[in-house]
Amino acid sequence: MQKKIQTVQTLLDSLPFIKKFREEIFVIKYGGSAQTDQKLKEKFAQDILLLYTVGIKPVVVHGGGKRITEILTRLQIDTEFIDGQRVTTEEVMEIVEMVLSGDINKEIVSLLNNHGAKALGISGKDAHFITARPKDFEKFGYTGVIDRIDPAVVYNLLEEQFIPVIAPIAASNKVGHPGYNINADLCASKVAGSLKAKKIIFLTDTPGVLDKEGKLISTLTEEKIGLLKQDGTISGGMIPKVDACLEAIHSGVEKAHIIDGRIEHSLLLEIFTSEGIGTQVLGG
Ligand SMILES: Nc1ncnc2c1ncn2[C@@H]1O[C@H](COP(=O)(O)OP(=O)(O)O)[C@@H](O)[C@H]1O
Ligand SMILES: CC(=O)N[C@@H](CCC(=O)OP(=O)(O)O)C(=O)O
Repeated sequence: MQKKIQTVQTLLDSLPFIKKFREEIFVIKYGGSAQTDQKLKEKFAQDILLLYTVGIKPVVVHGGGKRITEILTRLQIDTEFIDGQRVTTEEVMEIVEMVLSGDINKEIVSLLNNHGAKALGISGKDAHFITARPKDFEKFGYTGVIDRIDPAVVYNLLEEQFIPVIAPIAASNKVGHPGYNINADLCASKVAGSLKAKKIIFLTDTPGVLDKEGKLISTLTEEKIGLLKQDGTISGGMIPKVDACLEAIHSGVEKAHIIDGRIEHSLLLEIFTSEGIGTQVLGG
């Protein structure tokens, strides 16, 4: 009996959060670093399903940088990152699209659908809903900066009760162009901004943003982020992630969180507990 009462209590504890977040759009950035073992992937799918079932509208934007690098290494194609963003030659672009739009996107869609969702996978090339320009063609090749997102495509999917699963590839308006490789964090923040999402949550492979001693920083502001980037505490893949948090907040998203995707049910811990986990980035 005690156990049953506990279950009911847990449900009641989550009620204020369910009331607050019902009908709201949450963008979940599912980083390649968090897509590790099968058990964790299943937990991720359960969490997304739970959000969906209680009336939250999840939109998944996924990465896959680690798998792209693995395949490029296997093919003996050199790859390089500058400030956390990949240099994308035409040859690399071909693999990036195969891995992101082909392999990983479909894997996540199948996973969610096997758990009873109606997930639908798209990239920015579908209906040209994300278009981009080169970041700096001389330096980065086909790595892009998003110019425009047409939110109607995603709104329509949400309206039809789909869970959109977005691969971070953008279209170009030129015929025969291979398109652009977009850093998944920056793609997620643009998507969140264009949808006026309530929250954006980045699932990655660290407890959040760590300080010089390796301790978790639970709250960050723009000013503090600037200082931590300057002194090198924030480096590599964390640079686009904090930039993406700021971009999302500037475009009207209420809160951005960077959380540990290696912890089972980390999404639910963040959303349905008042303490939350990881690092939250605040505006102002
Ligand atoms: N201050 C920091 N705190 C936490 N992680 C950091 C920090 N600076 C750099 N990093 C690196 O950023 C990585 C996360 O970025 P990335 O590997 O691109 O993940 P994802 O695939 O989830 O986008 C961490 O694994 C860590 O190596
Ligand atoms: C331009 C750029 O860096 N694109 C990324 C796209 C994938 C990604 O961002 O994956 P994660 O979220 O797992 O890091 C790349 O080629 O790795």
